[in-house]
Amino acid sequence: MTDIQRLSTLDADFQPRLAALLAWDSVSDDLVQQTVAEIIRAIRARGDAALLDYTARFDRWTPATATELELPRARLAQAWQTIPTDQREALELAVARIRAYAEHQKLESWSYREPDGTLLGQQVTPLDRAGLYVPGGKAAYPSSVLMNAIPAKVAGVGELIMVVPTPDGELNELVLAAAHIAGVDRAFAIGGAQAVAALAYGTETIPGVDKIVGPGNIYVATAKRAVYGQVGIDMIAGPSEILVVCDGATDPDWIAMDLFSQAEHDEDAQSILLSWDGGFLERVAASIERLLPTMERRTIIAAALGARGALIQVRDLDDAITVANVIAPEHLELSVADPEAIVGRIRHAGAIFMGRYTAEALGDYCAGPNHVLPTSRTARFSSPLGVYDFQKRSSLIMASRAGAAELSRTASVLARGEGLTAHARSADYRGEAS
Ligand SMILES: NC(=O)c1ccc[n+]([C@@H]2O[C@H](COP(=O)([O-])OP(=O)(O)OC[C@H]3O[C@@H](n4cnc5c(N)ncnc54)[C@H](O)[C@@H]3O)[C@@H](O)[C@H]2O)c1
Ligand SMILES: N[C@H](CO)Cc1c[nH]c[nH+]1
Ligand SMILES: [Zn+2]
Repeated sequence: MTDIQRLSTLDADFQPRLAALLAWDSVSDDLVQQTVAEIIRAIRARGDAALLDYTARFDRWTPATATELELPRARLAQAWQTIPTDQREALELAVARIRAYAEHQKLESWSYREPDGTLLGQQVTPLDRAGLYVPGGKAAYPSSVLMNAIPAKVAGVGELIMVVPTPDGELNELVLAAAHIAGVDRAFAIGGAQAVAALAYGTETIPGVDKIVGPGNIYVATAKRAVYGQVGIDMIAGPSEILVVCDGATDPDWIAMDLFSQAEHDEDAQSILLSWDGGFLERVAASIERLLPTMERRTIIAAALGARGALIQVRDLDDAITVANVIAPEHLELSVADPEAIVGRIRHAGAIFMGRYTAEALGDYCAGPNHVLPTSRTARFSSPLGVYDFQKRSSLIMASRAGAAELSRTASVLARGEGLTAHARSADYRGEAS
């Protein structure tokens, strides 16, 4: 019997129960924060030595020296040559689709001239060096290699540094092959908070980067939050989430499997179903009971559904949309007859999967849009990983002589209003000269 919570928006205690279900604190407790803070301190203080210690402790792998943490490019190329043909072709197809989508996201520089000749604009430049976190504790994620690296390549990032944990020292060939095809420059077999700290502060072996992107478990997500400021980060892309809104007419087995698909990532993952059809919720519950024992990762799925999963009865479609916007999920499946009629009312979701045939899993691998997405309700203010995350913008201002005369008058008045006379006089000099 799966222990999945049942909620109803008609219940008096619905709001506090929903809030408890969604709380970030329920997964990132004080102990996680303390552990991560300690790891970051140790990496800053002891560099490679601490990195080797944590790799031994958390990944059960003890390389003799830190140099062995690097996966040489020749090793990545060798993996590409040796993986089975169907895997190579699948990677190639996924790369092509992810790249085609990413090309649409590229920000271009722009400028315009005012009538007096003053030029204003915005210059777009790629990052010098990006750190790509590829998860690898409970599953291997070649798809995350592509999702991290391809937009960075499209943006023109100078150097791509990938990290990926290697539990028990066992390399995953598909991950290495994906790194090769995606054009990763340097790869290191490290993971967790220690890899994030190493990328943020640099060690004797790991180069410090300008920004760290990519998904990971709660230790990785908490570490990224902690190093923000020293480096940029893309977003909080923590344990996976799926919210399905269903009108009751999709095969309940399909919906149960969609809920499993994210629950199987991690015990901390979150799978929630909303429907106004109470009978359908029961049919999905029955599908869960019947299908769960057939799943290879049933222990993880059961733990995730028990701790953070829910079947929620709502009044109607409007109620479902209201609740979905509160949940602000990483993935939202609209498994309804006419998703296009309602998608415009969805205000917060990392990615929206529309219609009964659009399994969220298609987006995880090869539809084209990025699968690195904001979790823990951060879709209220964050967006999917994209080319724009690897680009910066600098403003351009070039005053003509006539333009300087005009602007300096305004600047001088405002500067004196602020009591900043050096500003005012600096502007005045230009105004007087023109
Ligand atoms: N939001 C997204 O876009 C997205 C995309 C893909 C995957 N994910 C999520 O990424 C996560 C991948 O997790 P994973 O665990 O498989 O790999 P991971 O690489 O994120 O984490 C593994 C590392 O966690 C650290 N760790 C594990 N237990 C620890 C402990 N007790 N103390 C300190 N550190 C510890 C270890 O260093 C280990 O190397 C899942 O939660 C999955 O749902 C999210
Ligand atoms: N669902 C994950 C994002 O939350 C991405 C992924 C990779 N592989 C399978 N799934
Ligand atoms: Zn997934």
